[in-house]
Amino acid sequence: MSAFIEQLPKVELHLHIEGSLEPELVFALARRNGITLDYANEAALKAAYEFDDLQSFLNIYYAGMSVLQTEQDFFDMTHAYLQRAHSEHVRHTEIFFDPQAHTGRGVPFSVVVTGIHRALEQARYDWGMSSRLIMSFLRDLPEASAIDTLRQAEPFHGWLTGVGLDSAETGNPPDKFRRVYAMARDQGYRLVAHAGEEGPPQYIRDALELLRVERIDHGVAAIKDPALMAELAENRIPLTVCPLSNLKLKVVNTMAEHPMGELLQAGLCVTVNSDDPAYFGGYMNANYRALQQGLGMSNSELLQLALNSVEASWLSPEEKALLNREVHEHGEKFGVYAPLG
Ligand code: HPA
Ligand SMILES: [Zn+2]
Repeated sequence: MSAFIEQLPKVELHLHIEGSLEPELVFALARRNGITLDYANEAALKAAYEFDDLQSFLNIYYAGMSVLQTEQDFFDMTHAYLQRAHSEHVRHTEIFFDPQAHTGRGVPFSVVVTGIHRALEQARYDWGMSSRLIMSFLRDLPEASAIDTLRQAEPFHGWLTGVGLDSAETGNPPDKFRRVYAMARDQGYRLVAHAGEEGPPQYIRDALELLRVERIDHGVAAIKDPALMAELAENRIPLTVCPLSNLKLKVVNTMAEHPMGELLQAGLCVTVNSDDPAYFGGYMNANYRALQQGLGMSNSELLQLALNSVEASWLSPEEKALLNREVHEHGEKFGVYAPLG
């Protein structure tokens, strides 16, 4: 166990709250809501967490979240994640939720967002943990559904900082969502999108140019395109990379082949995140540990990754300065200094 990693002050920027739903909570909520699952028990459900690719994960991910029915369910799920994150020294978190995965089952947008928001407020009050909420559109659904979702979000705009794009990437390019991103931008939302997870580097370019996003979720396909890498480095466009997710969904075959080290060396603003921790075998500490053990990253590099997350976050400049100092002080305590200073 690395005390350096455990105590490192962390920022998480790529976390699907529905992907934090642990099997135990899936079954507890199923019992509470009188829902019968296709799996006999927690162990049987967990045993199904063997994925070949993104789609094989998404099938189980959408099945798991079907137990979420009431505002209390969304509160309990979010609270459980925040408690875990807090225990791992996560100081700030920017959370995705998938409204269409719930409204499509007849759960109102207001129920979803109110439960999540209430848990975020409680974490701020109890632990001083800050957060932002990002509504993510499902890219395998038509753009019209995303536009309808943006409309449903209007009364809750004050609780929502940004919009994102997730679900099945291949065959659902950024171009499909040009109009809804332009509308969200006009309404004052900040913009991110998943790109270059399973999709090609061109999807990263398109997310930047056609959707005008400020951050790329995943983005590891950039490693295949040196010109794009240079552009991302030059402009310090953040990538919210998820090492254990990439391993579990076979984006990489082994952690030793993960491009995180090369991307960092090339000067990109890469960050560490857990994506769907209940499904991919670990929260933030486990992801940092995977980079240390599987890729041989040094504490100095891990410190730089933590500083990158502060830089890439949507905290105010004052909040960033405070958190930056905290990360640097943590490094000094261990005699560790960031390569970029
Ligand atoms: O990693 C992901 N990729 C795409 N869609 C998702 N929805 C939850 N997690 C993911
Ligand atoms: Zn994701």
